[in-house]
Amino acid sequence: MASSNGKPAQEEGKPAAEGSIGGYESLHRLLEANLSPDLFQEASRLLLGLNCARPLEAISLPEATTTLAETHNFDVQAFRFSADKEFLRQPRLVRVGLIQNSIVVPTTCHFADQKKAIMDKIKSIINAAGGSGVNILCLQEAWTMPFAFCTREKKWCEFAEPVDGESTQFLQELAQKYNMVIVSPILERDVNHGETIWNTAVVIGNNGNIIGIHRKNHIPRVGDFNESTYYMEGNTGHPVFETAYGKIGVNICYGRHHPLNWLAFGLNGAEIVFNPSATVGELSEPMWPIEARNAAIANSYFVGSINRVGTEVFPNPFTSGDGKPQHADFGHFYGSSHFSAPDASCTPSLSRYRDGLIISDMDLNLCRQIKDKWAFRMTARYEMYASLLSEYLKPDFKPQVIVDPLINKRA
Ligand SMILES: NC(=O)NCCC(=O)O
Repeated sequence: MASSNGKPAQEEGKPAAEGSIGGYESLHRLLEANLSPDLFQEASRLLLGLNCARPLEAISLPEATTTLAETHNFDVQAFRFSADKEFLRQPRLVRVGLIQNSIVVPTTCHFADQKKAIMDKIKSIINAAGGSGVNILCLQEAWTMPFAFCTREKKWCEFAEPVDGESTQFLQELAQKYNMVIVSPILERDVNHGETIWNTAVVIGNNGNIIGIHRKNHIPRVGDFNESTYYMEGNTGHPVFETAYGKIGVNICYGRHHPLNWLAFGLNGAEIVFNPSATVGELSEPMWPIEARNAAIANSYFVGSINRVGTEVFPNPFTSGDGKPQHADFGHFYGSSHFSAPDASCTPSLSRYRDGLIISDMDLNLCRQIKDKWAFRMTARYEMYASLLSEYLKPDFKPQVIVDPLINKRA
């Protein structure tokens, strides 16, 4: 762990935390501690971009929030995305929060104890978000449980809950208490349709009501992500939820690799799209800072990216048909939750190994301002792609390839 004087743990004779970057919590903190202020500012400009021609502003939070963060050992960071002042519209300011967390007790414990321990921990972080005036909060994918889908064991289905089940009721109370919209990604059990299991985000309104749900559209079939053993591709399309604070969508984890999935939320008018995730370093870390940021740029909306943290070890070793020897964990979930904005700026990331709460103020006017500036939507030529896609879906589709008639001339 990096100490408050910015030195990595090893220099102080302490072991570096598992998942740290040479003892630092994040790349940003590593750079901050090791570059001169001028160089750090320049590196930040290149890595994070500028918002309204200025470096992204950090904002201060109530003392109670920082005290909660210290007491419960979670990282907390807060920033502001501004927009230009307009003559005819007032700013549309919203405070948004993302929570990343590790599981609390071993996966061998009683399921009820595992769930309760996570809920207890999450409550402290939600209290910090609520006490900081967060308007919309999103939790990580399948937040009530370990990400046990690597195992293919069906006993983990017991964690699935109906949309209006225990975790929703728990969050409804907090949503009402803090006048806050909460997006709650859970393993859903659809009791009205033969106990079907889905990977679902429940959107709870600031009055504690359930506004609606979205079910994960794209299910991974990569590495240890054996999720297709548990649930099918979602059947809810690309809903955008008009909340008291703005129009939001939820693109669950692996959906972030699908540009059309991002696009569809944009076409339905999303101003903020959340990407609650569970992914590990070896598989996806180089993609993590790119895909969400690109989606924010391409679709002129804000993106909140959330990844769980820590290493979750399961009772029985498993293999995943990829030739690796049997193992009992997924690898390290690298946290690194952050926000991306339509103007290509983004926040630094939360810790790579600790729980965290990242908060960002955003003026939603930026979405339209960037549409006016770059005109990506206006120039998109959707009709061209609609006709290609409808041709592609036909069994007799032939790819449009023009072969060089001289291709074999030199052979
Ligand atoms: N949870 C999930 O869909 N993970 C897949 C791996 C990835 O997309 O990085």
